[in-house]
Amino acid sequence: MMILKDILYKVSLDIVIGATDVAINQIQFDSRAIEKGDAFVALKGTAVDGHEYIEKAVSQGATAIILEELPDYQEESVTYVKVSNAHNALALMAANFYDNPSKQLKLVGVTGTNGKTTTTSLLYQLFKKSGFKAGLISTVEILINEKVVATKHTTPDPLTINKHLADMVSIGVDYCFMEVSSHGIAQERVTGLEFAGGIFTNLSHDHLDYHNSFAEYRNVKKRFFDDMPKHAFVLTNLDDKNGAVMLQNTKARKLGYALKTYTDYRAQIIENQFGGLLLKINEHEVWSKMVGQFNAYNVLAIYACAIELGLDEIEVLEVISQLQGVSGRFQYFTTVENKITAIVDYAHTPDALKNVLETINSIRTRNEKVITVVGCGGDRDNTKRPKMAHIAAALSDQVIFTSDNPRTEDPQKILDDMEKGVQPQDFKKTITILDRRQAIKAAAKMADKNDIILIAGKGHETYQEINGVRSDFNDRTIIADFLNQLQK
Ligand SMILES: CC(=O)N[C@H]1[C@@H](OP(=O)(O)OP(=O)(O)OC[C@H]2O[C@@H](n3ccc(=O)[nH]c3=O)[C@H](O)[C@@H]2O)O[C@H](CO)[C@@H](O)[C@@H]1O[C@H](C)C(=O)N[C@@H](C)C(=O)N[C@H](CCC(=O)O)C(=O)O
Ligand SMILES: Nc1ncnc2c1ncn2[C@@H]1O[C@H](COP(=O)(O)OP(=O)(O)OP(=O)(O)O)[C@@H](O)[C@H]1O
Ligand SMILES: N[C@H](CCC[C@H](N)C(=O)O)C(=O)O
Ligand SMILES: [Mg+2]
Repeated sequence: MMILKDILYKVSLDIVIGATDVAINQIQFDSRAIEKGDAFVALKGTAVDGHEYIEKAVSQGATAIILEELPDYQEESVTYVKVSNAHNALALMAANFYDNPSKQLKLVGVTGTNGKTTTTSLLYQLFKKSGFKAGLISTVEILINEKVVATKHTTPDPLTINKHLADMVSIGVDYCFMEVSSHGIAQERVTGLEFAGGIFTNLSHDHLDYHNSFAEYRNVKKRFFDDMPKHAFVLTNLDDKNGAVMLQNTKARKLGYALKTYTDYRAQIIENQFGGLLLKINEHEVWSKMVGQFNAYNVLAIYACAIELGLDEIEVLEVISQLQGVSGRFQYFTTVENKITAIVDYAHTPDALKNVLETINSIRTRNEKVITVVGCGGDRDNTKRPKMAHIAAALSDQVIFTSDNPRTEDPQKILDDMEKGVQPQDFKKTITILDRRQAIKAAAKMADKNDIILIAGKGHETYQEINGVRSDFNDRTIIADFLNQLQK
């Protein structure tokens, strides 16, 4: 419980009607969750307008309503607070309500199109192995030191973020690493958080359904760095063509990392094989179990971040060599009998798919086939579909197009969009099997001795969403079972 006036600290208020010294039990942005004594924040969403539910919130016992437009009829016992941006207000209120937990630990945010989950998860592991209590807010899971909390979002809503940060503070967590998605920035889910540092991984095609244009998508990412405080550090990938732009207007300490550009933190790939990477980072050699050039960037970023947070160089390098891969990111096994390698990877953007296939092609040793199983999600940017299909077909020997999470879209329509991207010279390499399980089975059947199967797009996910219904589905166990059944 907290007094409304204190919850509203730092929120810019346009009009207040009613008392602000009232006690508030909880803050809610969904009228369906309102209980007596709660405050309801009416958000204009992408599907509906939360203002339509104000009456319902009041009838369920809301004591205060935070809104952008005042209703014609106002209940006398209720306080109405008009603000110009309710998403912004919600984020500031959430931080106040949970006593600004981000100020009580060191919070690092990672943004970019690809590599957020990998980088944050590696940072979490690195700090745990270095003897600290750590937290993680990621696409795969939220970790409150060792406690696992399930999550639906990459960057959750501000109430969820602050609640988990407060839980972390209460058990003495020193560092928290969180993914900052472009939706998270645009919807102000991270507003009001105090970051000790920010990392930019890269920028490529994704989410252009939501952000309208690539320039808008880039500017949203940049906003995260623009808002960083002076005492924070910003680490950017200077090999990415949008890396330098991220530093343009920030007050924070500006640092670069790169493989191809001379800057503060540099790495060179000495060896790149299925077993991992041998890197030279700022003149020190280090072995990592992570595979592929894109992971050299991730490893370099975590090294730089750890040094900026004050850890010892040599100790960090030693711990880096012990870090395990991340669930569903280049996760692979090789069969005993025929040495068929099956890789499950979360590549769900054109750039990620290209990186993973180029990595496979650069480290394959024999004259084996690369068989790719891939689909694209429904209710998401449909312009990435032909691009992903083109890349899969150009960089594999055989491709099976299939469903990812169709969500509410017609699965066949998604596949039709993908097929348009295949170039005539690649037609003979591709087939389409709508049912993902059958597609994986077909890949297992096709595979001969030493072949490599890549199953892309769903990574760690343990469900498939069709028609809005989620059923159990796990690429990793399905391919393992089929290869086993077929005695390969
Ligand atoms: C497009 C999008 O980002 N939507 C998010 C957004 O919902 P919305 O704005 O669409 O909400 P809405 O349905 O229009 O409703 C507006 C408001 O009315 C309220 N409402 C609605 C109905 C009702 O009866 N009563 C009521 O009060 C809602 O609670 C909401 O506050 O705000 C919600 C609360 O935070 C999110 O759960 C929801 O995520 C949806 C489920 C989603 O799929 N989001 C994805 C695209 C997403 O956020 N992904 C990113 C990036 C992933 C990546 O990096 O690749 C992520 O960070 O996860
Ligand atoms: N630094 C990187 N550069 C380019 N591609 C990468 C990089 N790191 C990982 N990838 C590829 O992108 C895929 C997704 O990686 P990861 O889950 O770490 O990204 P993410 O940014 O968290 O994605 P999401 O936006 O879905 O949360 C990986 O499976 C891999 O194929
Ligand atoms: N965070 C990404 C995940 C995509 C994963 C892919 N399997 C899909 O369902 O499209 C998104 O929400 O766009
Ligand atoms: Mg992620």
